[in-house]
Amino acid sequence: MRIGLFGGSFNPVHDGHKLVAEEAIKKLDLDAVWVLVTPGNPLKDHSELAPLSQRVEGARALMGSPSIRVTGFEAAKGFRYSYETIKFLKASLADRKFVWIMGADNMVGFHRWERWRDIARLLPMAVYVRPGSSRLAPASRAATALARYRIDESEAATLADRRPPAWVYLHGLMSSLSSTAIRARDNSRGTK
Ligand SMILES: Nc1ncnc2c1ncn2[C@@H]1O[C@H](COP(=O)(O)OP(=O)(O)OP(=O)(O)O)[C@@H](O)[C@H]1O
Ligand SMILES: O=C(O)c1ccc[n+]([C@@H]2O[C@H](COP(=O)([O-])O)[C@@H](O)[C@H]2O)c1
Repeated sequence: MRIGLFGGSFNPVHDGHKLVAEEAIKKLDLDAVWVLVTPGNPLKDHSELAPLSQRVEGARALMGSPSIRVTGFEAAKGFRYSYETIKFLKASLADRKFVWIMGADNMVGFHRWERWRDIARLLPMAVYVRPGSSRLAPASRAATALARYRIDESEAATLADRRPPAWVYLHGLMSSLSSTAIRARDNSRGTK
């Protein structure tokens, strides 16, 4: 079973997230995507972060389907860093083939993640194009360090079977939606 792990704040969820999950299933030939709603991105300020249950429910309502499963299990486990989550999932579900999925903006800052080189050694990764980061991502510090492990997009469907490190930069339909913009819009409506 080939499973994409799509971590995020989803504060709130939007159609850009759904697009990435659905395109990843198609392009990477995955059986499922597990949407991991984080208790809090360790690199982000949490002052505007909605409760986990609200973000999980929102993500389920928009994205939940037979092939997209939404979970907030990292909080219950006390995991803060994606490295911990990935290590745990790989150890407890050794028969699954996991792939990490993230938007291009996260590849730009990936070198600031806890044990990012170890994450790249643990599982293949797919980076999905995003407006504003599409050129920055392939030139980022982590992308440069991992350049020799990048595979051609025409081979994306083989990513889950590859031994890590291996990563692909996926291009396709783009969404300019962002949770920041949605929160700003909702806040300004609330103050009018
Ligand atoms: N429009 C988009 N296109 C491609 N990837 C996206 C898009 N929006 C979010 N992502 C990716 O989805 C994952 C979860 O994103 P997140 O929940 O942080 O949404 P966001 O819109 O980036 O939020 P914020 O604006 O609060 O930072 C991340 O890997 C992010 O890169
Ligand atoms: O482990 C880290 O150091 C780390 C640093 C930044 C982000 N992450 C994870 O990356 C995913 C995307 O986060 P976000 O806030 O961009 O949606 C989410 O699962 C976060 O927990 C993880």
